[in-house]
Amino acid sequence: MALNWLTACGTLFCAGLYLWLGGRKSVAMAIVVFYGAVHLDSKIERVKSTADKFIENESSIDEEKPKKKKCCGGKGGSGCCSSKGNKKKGGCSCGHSKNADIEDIADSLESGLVVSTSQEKDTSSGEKSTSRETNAEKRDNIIAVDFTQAFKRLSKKKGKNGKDARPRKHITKASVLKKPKEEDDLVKSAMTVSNESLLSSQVYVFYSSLQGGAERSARKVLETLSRLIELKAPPILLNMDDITDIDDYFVSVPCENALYILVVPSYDTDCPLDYFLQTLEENFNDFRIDKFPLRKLVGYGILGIGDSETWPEKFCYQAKKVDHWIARLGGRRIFPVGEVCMKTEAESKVQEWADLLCETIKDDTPILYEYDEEVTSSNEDDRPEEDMIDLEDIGNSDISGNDTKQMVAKNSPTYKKLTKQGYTIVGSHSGVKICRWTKSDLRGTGSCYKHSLFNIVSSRCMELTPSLACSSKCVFCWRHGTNPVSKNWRWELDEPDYILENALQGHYSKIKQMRGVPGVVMERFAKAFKVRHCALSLVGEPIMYPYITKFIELLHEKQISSFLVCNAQHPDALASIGKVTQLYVSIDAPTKTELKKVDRPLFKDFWERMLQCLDILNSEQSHQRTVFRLTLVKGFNMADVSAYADLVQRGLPSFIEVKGATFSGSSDGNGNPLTMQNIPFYEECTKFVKEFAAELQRRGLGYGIAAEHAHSNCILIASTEFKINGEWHTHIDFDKFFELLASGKQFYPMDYVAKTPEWALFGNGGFAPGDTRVYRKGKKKRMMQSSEKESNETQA
Ligand SMILES: Cc1cc2nc3c(=O)[nH]c(=O)nc-3n(C[C@H](O)[C@H](O)[C@H](O)COP(=O)(O)O)c2cc1C
Ligand code: SF4
Repeated sequence: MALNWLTACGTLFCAGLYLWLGGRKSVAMAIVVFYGAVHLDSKIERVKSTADKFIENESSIDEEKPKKKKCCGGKGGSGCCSSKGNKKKGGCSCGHSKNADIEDIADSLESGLVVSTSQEKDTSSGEKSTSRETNAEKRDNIIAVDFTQAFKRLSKKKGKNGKDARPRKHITKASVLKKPKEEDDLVKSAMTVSNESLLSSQVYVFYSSLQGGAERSARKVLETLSRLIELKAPPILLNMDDITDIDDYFVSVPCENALYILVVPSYDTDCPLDYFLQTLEENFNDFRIDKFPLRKLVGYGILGIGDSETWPEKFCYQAKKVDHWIARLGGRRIFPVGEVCMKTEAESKVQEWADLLCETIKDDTPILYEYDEEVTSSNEDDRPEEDMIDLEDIGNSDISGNDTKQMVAKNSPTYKKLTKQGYTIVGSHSGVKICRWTKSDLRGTGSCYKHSLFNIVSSRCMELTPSLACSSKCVFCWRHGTNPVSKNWRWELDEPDYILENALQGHYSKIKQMRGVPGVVMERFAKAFKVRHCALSLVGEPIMYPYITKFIELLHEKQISSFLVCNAQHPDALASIGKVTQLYVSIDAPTKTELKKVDRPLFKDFWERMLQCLDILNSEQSHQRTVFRLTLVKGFNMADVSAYADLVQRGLPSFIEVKGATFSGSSDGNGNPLTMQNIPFYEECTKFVKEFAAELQRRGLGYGIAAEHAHSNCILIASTEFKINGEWHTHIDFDKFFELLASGKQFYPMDYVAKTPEWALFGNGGFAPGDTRVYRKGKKKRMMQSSEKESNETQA
């Protein structure tokens, strides 16, 4: 370029000199014109080629970057684009940032991502945004990339010519949000529908404990969580074994922000957790229940405690099972399952787990959830078979296996507790115990209420159950939460003859121990070694034992009468039961709400089951001598005689045995809510019975008050069928019963009745003559307030 100018100047200078020295004008002009023509031509060529190049650049902007304005190199200055006032910390507004790579950002812009300009940035700081700039301007003004803009729907704004103002490749919202399959599954499998953060959740710390280890650990977790001041609400401690209806927490959840922490021990023997696990599994397989009810939780965490030294193979296996089912029910695990060996490291490990749990709750970082495909599957048919084993559980088939346990194994805490309470455990699910009335009758100091009401001789009565497990958790039960609960039989089975032989042996060995007790009547002691009656009640639900009919037949073969008490929760078993000397159904409350409160039944359809049982008494089992047993609990079930009358009208039992509940000790730790205030006085019981009988008579139902055992707060209402020639016949002629049974013919309750003795009639107290009353010294005030009959308490 410089050479050209030099040549031009030189030529003009030569031409001028020639003219000045007198040369010819025409020659000088020709030289100048020739030079000009040649020089301009080459200039036009160059301009043309430059223009072509520029057009090429525009069409392939991805390959070659356009020229940028002169830049300050990030320092700013008058010659820089930053002089427009678009200054930014860390780099000039032309985009020459020390941190950002402008070339890459420009690429992003071209590929469709929206970038924020300094002016858009200003919007966020409160200034008004200017109208959209062209891409070229944007490129020049880029200061930072806001990738969140990439997920926004792009403007439909049109340019002046009606075309899109910014024709470019769009990343649409749909295509951005449609994640790859695996990612999508992760989101789905998180499942929870709760929007609450972990810190704003209501934490529930659940535990189940037989020996106190899990309870102590749960309290430690609770204390640690309570110290977490950021937690919105104080955590709540709940004993799972006390929860009346597990579904209240594991099908429904108590609030929208519930977070569950479960402290779970493991037992290779039967324990309350078995029922909990069974319920979770049943709920998962119950098509009537929401498939994933626990997705309503914010999340859950499980701390397993166990003993890795003694049970290395089964260490914390039940905690893992609980985790397995809660996850399957839609719960999301927010923290790994803890496994603590109580023998070696209990305190510190529990504390460590609790501390780490608190850290997790404090942390807002999203949690990655990984579950099995099965869990997220929305297809009903995809529910895993009950015996299917999780991939993660391979090598630990116990997790979802259907291992049959013993109901009360010899090494179980339940066994220890029951034997401490005086039970002889027979086999693995039956129990026998000498009741206090048997002992009392041996000493001639009084018999039980069944003596005055029905002629049972207490010293010849064996109290037995073939099932220590029950399907209810009645508030007045004296089991103190010791016994297993279940809706159906799920244990190893003992043969009926084995149970009977060993039960008799156990009973007799206890009787034998009485031989040195002062006051034992020799004659009664001798007879006691030939049991005549068997009360199939004690604790548990005898009708759950699958061979109950066979067992009763064996009793009868030995001339032992049978008194079977069932809880009105197993209609099928009740319908199929064979001949019984006397068949009881417990009616613990007259309405559905009260029954739930009193019996705390495991079955959801407990009320329908009870009604079905009443119908069975009035149909298939109407050939039996039937009894409704009412246990009165003040404040629970004494208010509505009319509702009781409805039930009597439905079942039409032979007798209604009304008994005030007895106080079965402290409610501490066993979920029994009864106090002495709930135990009715004798007067309260008689008042109730009189009103009840009046209501039945008002309805035209033939019932009257027949007998009593005042000491036990027990009064008998009988069908007037049993009032023969004006005299009550509530007692049983046992010899006649066995005679009829041996005949093989059908027979009915009226066929083996005996006259009720005078002393047993209502109003006469029911204390058998020949027995000696023993008065207890220092009776409690409330006892003294009761009737004179009540005060004649015998010493057991
Ligand atoms: C009869 C019995 C069986 C047990 N079985 C297991 C077991 O299978 N796996 C395990 O990890 N721990 C087992 N243990 C240990 C208990 O889980 C541990 O003692 C725990 O602290 C019990 O909790 P608790 O005290 O709250 O009842 C067993 C303990 C007993 C007494
Ligand atoms: S009926 Fe019950 S209370 Fe009466 S003696 Fe037999 S076991 Fe004891």
